[in-house]
Amino acid sequence: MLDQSTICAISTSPGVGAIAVIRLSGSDAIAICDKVYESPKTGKLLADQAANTLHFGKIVSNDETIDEVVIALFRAPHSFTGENIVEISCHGSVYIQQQILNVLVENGARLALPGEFTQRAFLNGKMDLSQAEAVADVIASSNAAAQKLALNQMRGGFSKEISALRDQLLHFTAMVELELDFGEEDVEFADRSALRILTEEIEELLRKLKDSFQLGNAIKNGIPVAIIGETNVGKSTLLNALLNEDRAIVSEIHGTTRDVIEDVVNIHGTAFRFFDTAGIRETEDQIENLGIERSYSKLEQATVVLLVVDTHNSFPLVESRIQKIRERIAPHQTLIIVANKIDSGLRDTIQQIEVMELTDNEKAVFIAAKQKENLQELIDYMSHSINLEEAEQQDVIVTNARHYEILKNAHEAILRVLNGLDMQITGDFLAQDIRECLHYLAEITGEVGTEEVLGHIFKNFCIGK
Ligand SMILES: Nc1nc2c(c(=O)[nH]1)N(C=O)[C@@H](CNc1ccc(C(=O)N[C@@H](CCC(=O)O)C(=O)O)cc1)CN2
Ligand SMILES: Nc1nc2c(ncn2[C@@H]2O[C@H](COP(=O)(O)OP(=O)(O)OP(=O)(O)O)[C@@H](O)[C@H]2O)c(=O)[nH]1
Repeated sequence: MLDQSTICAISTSPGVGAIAVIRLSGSDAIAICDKVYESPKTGKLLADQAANTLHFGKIVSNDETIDEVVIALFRAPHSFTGENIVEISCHGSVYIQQQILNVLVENGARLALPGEFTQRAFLNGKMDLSQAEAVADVIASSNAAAQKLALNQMRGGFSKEISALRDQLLHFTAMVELELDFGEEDVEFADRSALRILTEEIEELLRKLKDSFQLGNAIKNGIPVAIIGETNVGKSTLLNALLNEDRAIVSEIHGTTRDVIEDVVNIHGTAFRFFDTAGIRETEDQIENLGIERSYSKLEQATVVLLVVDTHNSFPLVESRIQKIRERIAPHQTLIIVANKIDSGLRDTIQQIEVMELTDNEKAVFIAAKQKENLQELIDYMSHSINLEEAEQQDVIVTNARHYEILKNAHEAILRVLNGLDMQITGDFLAQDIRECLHYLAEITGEVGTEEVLGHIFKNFCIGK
């Protein structure tokens, strides 16, 4: 099943640079490179050189020198992919890079698919799947917190956690199976209270990992912020003010914003992912209704919900809207009531919002979006919605949506075990749910899985990685 071909790709970013690196990986990497490489000084083949050495020479095609290069040599299994690797550092002209790639292909290499080097590293056992996935996250990391998380995961932080979990689960099955051996004699070898303690530990670990995704996702992709509110209250104006550009359409016609607009901005080093959503109101317009549906679904995904209200409106109207949204806010979400248009709003409405009773996860701020007044206070509240210090303390934080989905399944399976213990079901049924849980964990590390999953993961990598 393992593809034996030798692959090549430009591994530095596309375009002109001072130097570019072309990478070759596969059993024939060294032999293929030798066909186009000449060392004027030593005359030696790369095949006769030691591993982990650098060589100056030139790449030649039809007696024409394409470029003077430096070559790095790695020998299987001691390389990134676990295969022979040759890295050619050439001058960074796009033409030269392309020419070198061409001669390599002419001499038996084939162009690598996106992520194929990393995929090979995985298939050759250099790293597990969660580590391979983290390689992409390291490359994409754009802030210190995201970089730290991704690097930790690439180094196997998450894999260690998963393997600890698996050890616990195996211990559990061993206990249950031992009991099954004694089944006839009706002994309860695996005493139920010990089993229960173990299951609860596993459940807690899984829950901890699963719950860390909200934080992990916020760090990796920005804190998700939904901007909601009736039409014409100033949502788009607020978004534009926060983004500092005219990203969303602002108009006086109600229902201008029909779709969800997404934008990531870095405000004082914290990334926020904004969804400006269609105004929520009863409407006959079908397209607008679709947008409103989507607003509600986005609300669930948000860590911070900005409910924009128009202080031109009477307080009872504003209050009833707040009430409706409150019902949809989960305990882990922060609801910020953004009282807008304070430049010309009703004094009575403003005062009544000021004295409203708020719960722990609610805040109220008073702004004029159009005049960009008091935005800082709003930004501060949004920043405080995630706890970066908590992230620093936690060993492992799940940042990958695929892992999160799997962990949810694994957690459900373990809850079934707990339930099974309550119902005093037999050991063989308990073992079945445990095995399911084990299976899920193996999906994270890639010990089980389909080609389809692999294909999906690596196709989102860049070429040359
Ligand atoms: N030039 C170059 N720079 C690079 C990479 C690369 O492939 N080439 N990397 C690619 O992502 C990253 C570094 N990652 C690497 C990971 C493992 C090995 C490697 O050769 N591993 C061997 C030997 C380990 C050792 O000597 O300790 C091994 O695992 O057996 C190389 C690079 C970033 N910088
Ligand atoms: N006086 C005043 N007017 C504002 C303020 N913020 C927004 N507006 C005005 O309110 C109107 C509606 O603003 P939008 O930002 O389009 O409102 P929206 O909530 O996105 O509206 P929909 O797209 O219909 O949902 C515009 O005419 C804005 O100029 C403010 O702080 N003060």
